[in-house]
Amino acid sequence: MRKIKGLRWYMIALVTLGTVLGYLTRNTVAVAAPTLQEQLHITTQQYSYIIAAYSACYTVMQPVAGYILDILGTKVGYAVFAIFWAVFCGATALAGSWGGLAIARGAVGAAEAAMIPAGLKASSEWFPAKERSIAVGYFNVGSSIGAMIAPPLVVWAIMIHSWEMAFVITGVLSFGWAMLWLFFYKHPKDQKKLSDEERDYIIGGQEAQHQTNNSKKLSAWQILRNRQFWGIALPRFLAEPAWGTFNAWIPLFMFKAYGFNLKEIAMFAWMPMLFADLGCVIGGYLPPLFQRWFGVNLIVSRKLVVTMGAFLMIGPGTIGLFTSPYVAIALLCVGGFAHQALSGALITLSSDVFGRNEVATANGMTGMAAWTASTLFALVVGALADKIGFSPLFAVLAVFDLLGALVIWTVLKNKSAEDIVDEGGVGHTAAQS
Ligand SMILES: O=C[C@H](O)[C@@H](O)[C@@H](O)[C@H](O)C(=O)O
Repeated sequence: MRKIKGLRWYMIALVTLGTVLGYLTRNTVAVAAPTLQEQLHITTQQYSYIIAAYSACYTVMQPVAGYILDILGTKVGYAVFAIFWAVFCGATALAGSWGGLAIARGAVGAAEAAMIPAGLKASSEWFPAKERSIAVGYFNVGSSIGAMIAPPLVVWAIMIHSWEMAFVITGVLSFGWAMLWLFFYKHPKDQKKLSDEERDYIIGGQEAQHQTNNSKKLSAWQILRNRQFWGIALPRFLAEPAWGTFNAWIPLFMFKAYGFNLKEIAMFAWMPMLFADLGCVIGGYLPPLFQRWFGVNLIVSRKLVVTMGAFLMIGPGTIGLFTSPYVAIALLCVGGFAHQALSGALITLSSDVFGRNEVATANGMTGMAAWTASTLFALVVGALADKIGFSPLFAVLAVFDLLGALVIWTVLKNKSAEDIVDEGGVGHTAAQS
């Protein structure tokens, strides 16, 4: 059979497309919000319940989705969740009240909880350890691309037909992607179009915990009691509020702090997301560079990216020192870049530390920690922004990331989780790769 050169990059492109569609369906409701409020007579508080339903279900379902992915495998597991989110997204068109919308969006959030754990599991299957962060950067960039595609696509659907059509279209696109995934995605050991040399390069470059003959599987309880889990979960808990703040509050910040009108918001508010895209991709290439430049091992190279991102987050933390809105936008662009660079490294670490049999579960558990913090911080912003302004809140985000960097250097050891469980016994020390 004809082999396809560089097949692993086509695989990560397919994963990236899944993240694009996941964020496209996630952001559909935000773009349709003004129409939904008007046509379904929804108050802003009721709208916040719809958003909270998504966020709560997405948060609690990440470890469950990760566990199911580890049991069913990446191909079938991700397809099942994507089909569910496609169907629930399309079914949102049937909602006639804020309650119906909240139920539908909660169901979408529960299904989309598989998105990041599945992306990481696919990256750990298809890439050698030294390219893993690059793969994560590419699939994670789908989050910002999907968020950027949503406004034009959803507005177009509403204008040519109805808000219901926007949910049907994004649901059908997601279903189509799920079919592509089922048809094209296979583990490298099963992919006949993969050349032997590329298969050897991929699998030969992976740690023992990712080898297909590795039967070890850490239980959720062993993961929870493992210091390696907390060395990733705590920095993610501290970092994720920045992502939630950048995604949900920048337009309102520009309006309240600088009096930006809709046109000015449309002209500038997307820029931090573009730099977030750059942070995903460039951030993914930094660990291999740091390993080459500084001679550090795999896990230390990720820690350096997290530290770099934390110090860059001081940028938006100083917004209160300036009066110009354009300086504020520039600093938020630095923040978007910084966050996604450090977040990509934190997501990748789950796969550096945990093995093929529990990587999605562990990542889902760190994601639940991340989104718990993001949801709580959103409530803090809502309660304080009008009283103290946004600048102190941006400063807090910078402090959180610096604390996260301190945690990652003091808690996370340069070992696989199995080595920690074995008390330094059998198992592959990730730092050697
Ligand atoms: O921190 C932000 C992440 O990198 C973001 O891109 C997503 O992974 C996010 O966590 C999510 O679960 O949708």
